Amino acid sequence: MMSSMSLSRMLRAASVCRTMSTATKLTAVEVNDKTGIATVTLSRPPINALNVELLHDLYQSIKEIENNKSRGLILTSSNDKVFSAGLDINEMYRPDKDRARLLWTKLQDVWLALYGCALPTAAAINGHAPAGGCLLATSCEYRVILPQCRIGLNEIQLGLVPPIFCMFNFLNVLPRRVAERALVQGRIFTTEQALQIGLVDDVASSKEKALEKCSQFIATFAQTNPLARSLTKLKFRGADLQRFESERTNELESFLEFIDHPQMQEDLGIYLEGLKKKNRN
Ligand SMILES: CCCC/C=C\CC(=O)SCCNC(=O)CCNC(=O)[C@H](O)C(C)(C)COP(=O)(O)OP(=O)(O)OC[C@H]1O[C@@H](n2cnc3c(N)ncnc32)[C@H](O)[C@@H]1OP(=O)(O)O
Repeated sequence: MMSSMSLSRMLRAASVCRTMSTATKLTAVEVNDKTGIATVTLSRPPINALNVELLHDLYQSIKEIENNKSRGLILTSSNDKVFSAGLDINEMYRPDKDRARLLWTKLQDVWLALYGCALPTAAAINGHAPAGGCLLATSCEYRVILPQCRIGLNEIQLGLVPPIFCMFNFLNVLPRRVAERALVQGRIFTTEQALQIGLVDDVASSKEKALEKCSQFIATFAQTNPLARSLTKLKFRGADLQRFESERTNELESFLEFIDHPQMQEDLGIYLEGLKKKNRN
């Protein structure tokens, strides 16, 4: 039976949170009316693998929140073990070429929208965040992770060359030599290691506490002029955004060429089979 305590807590939550009108299917957007902070929850079971549709919905959600002048954006996951498993490897293995083009273009759009978002952004990393999962988290300004998680850009372990925006994200949060070594080794870090090198800002014992810490970070800007804040952020990130624009077409074509290569396809097939086999044994 529900206690009166939990019922009143639910009613209180219901009165301050609203779902955004155009909330999409694979991302849920909730705005806290008291704080003005919007939470985007990645919701593509089982592991939030980033396919065309999830990337599309995520892009729409970020833009909608930005246009609605929320006070900040928090990114999290509906899965309690995985924040995001990164790009859906099924979209790269024996791909439909038009869809692979769309996948990469949408990944670029999402990076641009999140890295260049005018609002304060934070990630409540409530599960593993390899590859594209880490990319999303490091596009934000602040990160809180849960214990016993793994996070990192392991693209190179799949034979993929990390795109330029992976470099920008790591250089934005890590010292240069740490960033370079992590990328060329395709390192995946534990929660403790991630905190120690500064890949994440804090550790929380639960998703709720991680969300709370993210809200507190966003609240630190309550007295700051929002336009001055966003222009300062864009001054820091502007050179990366410009370089990205000048290389985005080349990077798209390199990605398509890369995954078209027979050796690459063989490697991706072996990697995918390895992931599946783990569950059969
Ligand atoms: C050219 C440069 C590109 C740069 C940008 C991005 C690149 C990428 O993002 S590539 C994707 C790289 N991702 C990974 O290497 C992650 C691989 N997955 C894992 O490490 C684990 O699955 C994870 C820690 C995320 C979760 O572990 P578990 O909770 O134990 O789940 P399972 O491993 O059992 O996975 C469940 C189910 O999902 C399949 N799976 C896992 N990851 C992916 C993926 N990225 N794409 C597609 N499918 C994935 C896995 O095989 C299981 O399938 P079934 O066995 O059929 O249930």
